[in-house]
Amino acid sequence: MLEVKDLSVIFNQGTVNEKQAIKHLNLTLNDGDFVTIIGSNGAGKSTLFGAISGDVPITEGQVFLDGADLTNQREYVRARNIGRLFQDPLRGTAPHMTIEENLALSYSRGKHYSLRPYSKKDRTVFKEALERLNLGLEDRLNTKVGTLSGGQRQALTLLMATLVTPKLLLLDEHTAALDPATSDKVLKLSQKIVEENHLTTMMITHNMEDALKYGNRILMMNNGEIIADINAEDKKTMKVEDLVRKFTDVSEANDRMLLRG
Ligand SMILES: Nc1ncnc2c1ncn2[C@@H]1O[C@H](COP(=O)(O)OP(=O)(O)OP(=O)(O)O)[C@@H](O)[C@H]1O
Repeated sequence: MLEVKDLSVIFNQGTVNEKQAIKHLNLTLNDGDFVTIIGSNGAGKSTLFGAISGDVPITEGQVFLDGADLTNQREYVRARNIGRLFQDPLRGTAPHMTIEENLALSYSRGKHYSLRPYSKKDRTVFKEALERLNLGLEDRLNTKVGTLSGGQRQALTLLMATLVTPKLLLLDEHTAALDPATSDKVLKLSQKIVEENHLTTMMITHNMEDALKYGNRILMMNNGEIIADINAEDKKTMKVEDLVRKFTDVSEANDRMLLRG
């Protein structure tokens, strides 16, 4: 279970560029929750992910994962339990290393600090995991990751983030840079992996249809705050228009702010 308590993030505090990106935010996620997060540009969505995963310093408040206080933990320590994907398929994999070497790196996460030699048994695990992606990558273990397409690479990054089951999976617009068909494929794959592993997941998206289609809960953010928390029941009957209307009702923003692609 993730608990965010009274979280504030202020960038450039005490300077003319001071910006409070997160304002006294409280959030509890139950185990297995798959939450989609929507909100206009600059609402604080990525900053929230940064504060949870440790690459953005927390100004005030606390973050707990399964009861453990992460607030002062370094990013690499939190990474043992938190998987994170970004919009840019180039992030999250080592392009000059092979598919197999990349998988071995993530497989050793939480077990050892350095790259350990991988065994025949490990290779079988990698192959089986790749087969489940259904992209034919299981026959390309020795291919350099840098030569893969954006979609193949995001699928591989997803696999790497979940090969050792994380306590929390953070997806930050992870399909926004892909063409619509590939995005759809990677999203469906994400859902499959989340469901099979019962992963607690947060997914930022600017696509309202995807926000409604995936997950069991929607968080709406604006100006550093959660302005709406929509449960599974209400979500079921909602359409894109309802979501946009709700956003304009509870924020001072207009619908165009929400719907940037
Ligand atoms: N490292 C930083 N230094 C200063 N200000 C920052 C930094 N990172 C983010 N901000 C500011 O904090 C606010 C929240 O940014 P954030 O990236 O979290 O928004 P977002 O909701 O993810 O937006 P988008 O949908 O555009 O990705 C913005 O005003 C942004 O300019």
